[in-house]
Amino acid sequence: MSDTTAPLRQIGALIRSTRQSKQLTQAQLAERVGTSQSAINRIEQGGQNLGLDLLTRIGSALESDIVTVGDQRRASHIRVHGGRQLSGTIEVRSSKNAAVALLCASLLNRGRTTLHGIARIVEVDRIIDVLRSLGVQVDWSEDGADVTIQVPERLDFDHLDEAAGRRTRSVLMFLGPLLGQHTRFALPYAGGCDLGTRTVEPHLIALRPFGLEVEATTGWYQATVAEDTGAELTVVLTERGDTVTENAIMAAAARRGVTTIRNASPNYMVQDLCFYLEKLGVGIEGIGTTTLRITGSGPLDADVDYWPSEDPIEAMSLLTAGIVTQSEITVTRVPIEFMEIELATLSEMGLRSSRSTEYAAENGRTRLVDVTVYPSELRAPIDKIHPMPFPGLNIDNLPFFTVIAATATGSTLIHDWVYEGRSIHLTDLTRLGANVRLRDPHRLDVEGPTRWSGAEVNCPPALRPAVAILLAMLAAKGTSVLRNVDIIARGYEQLQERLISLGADIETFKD
Ligand SMILES: CC(=O)N[C@H]1[C@@H](OP(=O)(O)OP(=O)(O)OC[C@H]2O[C@@H](n3ccc(=O)[nH]c3=O)[C@H](O)[C@@H]2O)O[C@H](CO)[C@@H](O)[C@@H]1O
Ligand SMILES: C=C(OP(=O)(O)O)C(=O)O
Repeated sequence: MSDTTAPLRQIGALIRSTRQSKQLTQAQLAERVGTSQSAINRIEQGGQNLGLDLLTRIGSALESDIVTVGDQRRASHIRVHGGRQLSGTIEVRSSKNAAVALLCASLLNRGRTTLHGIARIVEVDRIIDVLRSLGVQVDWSEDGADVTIQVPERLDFDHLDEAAGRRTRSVLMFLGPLLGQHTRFALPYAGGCDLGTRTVEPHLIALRPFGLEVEATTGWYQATVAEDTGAELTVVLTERGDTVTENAIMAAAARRGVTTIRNASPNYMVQDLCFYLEKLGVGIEGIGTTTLRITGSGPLDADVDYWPSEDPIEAMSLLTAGIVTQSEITVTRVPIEFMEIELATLSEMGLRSSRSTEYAAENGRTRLVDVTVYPSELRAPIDKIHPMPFPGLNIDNLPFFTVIAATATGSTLIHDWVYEGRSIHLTDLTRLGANVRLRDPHRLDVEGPTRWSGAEVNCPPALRPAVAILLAMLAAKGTSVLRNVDIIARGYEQLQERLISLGADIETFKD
């Protein structure tokens, strides 16, 4: 009989010798890959099965062709054999949007910040790359779940990682924490998903009362900051945006004195940021409301541990996987405060579901439940589905409602008044058999039910529509291919692998 473990041992030996030639310890490689030292040890011994995803991560961590599978410059694709029911239980991970806000907020702290249970996603890596390039020490724990941040006396703006900064919109959230500490600095124009124009103006309006002036020249925001008088401030936001609220909160936390922020977003990531700042000693009244009163006491210096809470958008994505495949699955650790309207809307559409009693998230503040969905006959809602700033149906959950509406009987109007260019990506669902028509850039008419059928689709350059299409493929009979799926890793940790654990038949491949 042939020894099936021999190739694993050979690959393990190759990884070990390449790692040693790069003078990396197992723990250092584990940190780069986002796994534990013991896992690297097992891999090097040939004692662990290696998926394409893990091998590719090891290859790029070692910058080595030896363990590169295919050409790294080639994009990844997903093949889905759909039309099968899922089953089992799946846990929601912590949120991308809190992670990026907290990483930016850690710039406020002279002490040590440890963020526990942070999602290993590309968006987090990009912000960490920018932080490290500024001289911030950022270390992952051995198991890849926690990250510790220590900010130096002075940040090194000369070596700012421009490429990483340009790939994420969240770099804008450096403005708030930096303006209390620096009188002059430059940040690259923010990037991100292709969702149409997203203005930075509300951020500049919100931060002007704190003394910030920004000139946008040749791809950079050149910031100058006037001295803070310490007087009581009231800031009125022109939009109830999440990151603009976070920027204003961080600017307020960095100053001495009281700041009132009106028209603040009370959304989940904003609450996580406030809970972290409270641990740093910032006084915040009104968390969860649209008026915040923040009492800063000057430089913040404390060693703190914080656990960001679970991601309501991931919760909605996972529930959608169960709903569109007519499955019974349980999604655990759902942050219920941020999913109540979604679940009420689904219930009106005929979804059968049950939930556990509430329990507290690790941050001690956010309320969680386990939600089980059962196969249901869905009908279109009577009214249109439209998002609102929290408390309302979450803007990022709209793409999932589009897929669900396509499985329901009847006509649904989906109104995305928020983004100029997100709805258009959902018309790709027609390739899988859905009847989805764009009335105008903001409104989609969806006519269900859909007899989903497999097809090949190019992944849209937008995170949530990409995942919505992947979930529709789970429902589509036959084989589907989603091409160029790298964007999914921007916001979801090992989504494909986790869907496989529910029984989905998915494989990742390169050309
Ligand atoms: C890192 C992070 O946390 N990202 C979230 C954050 O992005 P972020 O806070 O960056 O969202 P934006 O500021 O870009 O707002 C999104 C869009 O909504 C419009 N707008 C927003 C609020 C408002 O009261 N009126 C209004 O018109 C904006 O002009 C923009 O076109 O909030 C978005 C809206 O919830 C979410 O999709 C993003 O996932
Ligand atoms: C739009 C999103 O995020 P970002 O603000 O990071 O682009 C999203 O998470 O869907």
